[in-house]
Amino acid sequence: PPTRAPQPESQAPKTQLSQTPLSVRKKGVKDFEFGKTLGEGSYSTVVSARDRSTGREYAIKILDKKHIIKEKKVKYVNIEKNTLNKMNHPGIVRLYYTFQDHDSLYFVLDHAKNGELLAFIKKLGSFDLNCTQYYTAQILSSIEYMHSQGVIHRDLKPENILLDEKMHVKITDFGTAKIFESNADGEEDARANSFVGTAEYVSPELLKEKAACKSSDFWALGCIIYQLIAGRPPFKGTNEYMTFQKIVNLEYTFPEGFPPVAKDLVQKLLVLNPSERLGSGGNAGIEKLKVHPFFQEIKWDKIWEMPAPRLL
Ligand SMILES: NC(=O)c1nn(CC2CCNCC2)c2c1CCc1cnc(N=C3C=CCC=C3)nc1-2
Repeated sequence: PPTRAPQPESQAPKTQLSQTPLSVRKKGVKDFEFGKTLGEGSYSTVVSARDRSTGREYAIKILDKKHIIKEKKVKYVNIEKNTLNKMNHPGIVRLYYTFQDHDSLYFVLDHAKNGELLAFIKKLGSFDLNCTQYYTAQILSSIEYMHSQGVIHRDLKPENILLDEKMHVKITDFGTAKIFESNADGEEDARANSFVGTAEYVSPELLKEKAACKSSDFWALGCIIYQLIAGRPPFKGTNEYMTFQKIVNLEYTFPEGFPPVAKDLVQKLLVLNPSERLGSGGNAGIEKLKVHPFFQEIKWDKIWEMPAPRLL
C-alpha cells in the first residue's frame, strides 16, 4: 500500500475501517459506550466505558493533547504510560492498550468498581486489625512488585488505592512515579527532583532533600496502616506547612486502643532516616518487613486468591 502519513482514527476513510476485521483493527472511541466520570485531573478525565463488542468494562483515561503540551506534562504522560506498560500484577491497575484521535490520548485501564480505599475508611470510621492486615499485605505485595520493576510510586495514599469487584487492591495514578536504575549494590540512587507527594503521606527525605527513594513508599505505607486503624492520618496540621513540620519532627501519637502489633510496625516504618526504615535495603529489607509479627497470619502466596474479609 502507498505509504502515507499516519492518520488519527477519526480521519481514516470509512471503507478502510469497515473492511478491517475487529481482531486486528486498533480500537477507537466508537468501540466504547462511555459511562460516568470516575475522576478528573488538570489535563485528564477518567471515565467508565464498556467495550461494545465484548461487553467488558474498563476505565478509560482521556488526556487532552493541547493541555498536556500547554502545561508541559508530556514527560509525565510518558512516565505514566511507560510505567504502566511495565506493570503486570494483580494489585496494580493494568493498562491494556492506548489509542488516540485528533484531540486526545486514550489509556484503556482496569475498572476498579468499588472505588477508593479512602471512601471505605470514611464510611466505616476505621478497619479492624484483621482487615487492616489483609489490605496492608496486598498493598505491600504491590509495592514489592513495583520496586522489583524499578518503579517508586511516590504518591501512595488511600485515594490512589482502589478496590475492584472482588474488593481486592488496585493501585493507580503512576503519573508521578519515578523509574530508578539500581546502582552496583542494588540500591536505587535517590535523585533530587521537584515532585512532592500529598502532604499527609510525603516522607521527610522528600521534604528535606527533595529526594525520593524506595523507602519513601514504606513511609507512606506506615501512614496508611495508621490511618486504617485510627481513621485519620498520623500527620495532619491546620495547613500544609504545619503538616510538613509534624512530619520532619516526627510529631504524632497513637490513640488509645491502637493494637500493639500494629503500633510496633508503624513505629518501624515512620522512621526519619530512610535507610533505617523497616523494608529498606532491597529484597532483604522487604523480607524483614514481611516477617514482622503484624503479618503473622498472612500467607503471602495466597493473598490474591483468597476472598477479601468482610469490612466490619
Ligand atoms: N488518575 C488515574 O489514572 C485514575 N483516576 N481514577 C479515578 C480516581 C478518582 C480519585 N481517586 C483516585 C482515582 C482511576 C484511574 C485509573 C483507572 C481507574 C480505575 N477504576 C477507577 N474506579 C473508581 C470507581 C469509583 C470511584 C473512583 C474511581 N478509577 C480509576
